[in-house]
Amino acid sequence: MSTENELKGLRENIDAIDSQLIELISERARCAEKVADVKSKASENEVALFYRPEREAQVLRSVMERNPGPFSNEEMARLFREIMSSCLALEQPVRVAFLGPEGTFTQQAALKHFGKSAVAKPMGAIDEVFREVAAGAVNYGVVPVENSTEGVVNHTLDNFIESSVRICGEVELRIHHHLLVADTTKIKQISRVYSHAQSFAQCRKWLDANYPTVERVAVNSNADAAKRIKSEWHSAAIAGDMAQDLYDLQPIEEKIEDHPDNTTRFLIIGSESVAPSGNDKTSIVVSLRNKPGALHDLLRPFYENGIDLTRVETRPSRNAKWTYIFFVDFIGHCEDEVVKSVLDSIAANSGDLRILGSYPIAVL
Ligand SMILES: O=C(O)C(=O)C[C@]1(C(=O)O)C=C[C@@H](O)C=C1
Repeated sequence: MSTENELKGLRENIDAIDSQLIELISERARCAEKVADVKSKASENEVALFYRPEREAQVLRSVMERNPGPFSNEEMARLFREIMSSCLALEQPVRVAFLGPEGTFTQQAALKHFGKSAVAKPMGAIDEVFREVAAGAVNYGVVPVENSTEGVVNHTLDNFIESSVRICGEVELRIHHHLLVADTTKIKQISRVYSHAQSFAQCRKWLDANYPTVERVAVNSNADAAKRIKSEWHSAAIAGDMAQDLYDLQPIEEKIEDHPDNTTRFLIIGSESVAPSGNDKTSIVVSLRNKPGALHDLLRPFYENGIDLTRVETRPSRNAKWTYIFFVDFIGHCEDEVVKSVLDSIAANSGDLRILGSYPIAVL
């Protein structure tokens, strides 16, 4: 068979499969519309909850389990992520505030978690994302909480101390930094590099080895860095793919982060609690009475009940000098019997305990 004929036959196959896909995707969308009707009727006078993080996590997990290839599990789940995002938009478009400006890694995390049909709103600071969610101006917020190279984002933890918003989900993003220039940059005369302080820290060794003498100027975000170099012929920026595309920049060198597995974890914050998905994490915040063995007493029930701790962070309490607040993440949902009994025993021993939320462990 000639190449021409072989291609023609294969393309006819693709056209026929696409027709079936269109029909099936439309049928799925009609089903989501019916789900929305059921939710609206059931909620009566309360606000109906259209976005269901636990169900989305279950759908994505089961897509990955059933995936026969040749797509990777992640690729297949990304496709379904977008289908669900479109279905949710039919029910009710979800509004999401993120730590902006446009082009930040937090925006990338919001897109990864909610898909492209979410309406995303950039905010100037982490506090503003919390305020926007608390005021009900958006349904959800996305904030960074920890980086595998640089550690915790204190600003985010401190906001939880004062705000009553809840954690509804988490998303992890591999962070790749590039050294970027504009069309007008004179590459041999670069004397200044702009970036966010965290990104400088994540690329420190590479910069020391390759650009030891250039001035490093820390700005509010990588996207801000990318924007600035458009008007400075002697400056470069360290930023990611989104900022590169948004400001039409070119990389001199890609993936310059010192640790190739450089990853940031982001939290999804909202106002509602999330039902169990079958593979969940819980975050709590506890203030401890200042007495010997207090931290040991806090952690012992987890050990005794075989519950995995995934993170313990300390922040100084603003109420009293030399007293501390502990942020603890662990595997399990607050509706699990074993988790309930651990939380009861912590509450009996500690000054103050607040459950920040139980939510599905990041699928993608
Ligand atoms: O199952 C639901 O509750 C739906 O609304 C359907 C659906 C989906 O497309 O699968 C859409 C949005 C929700 O966040 C979860 C799942």
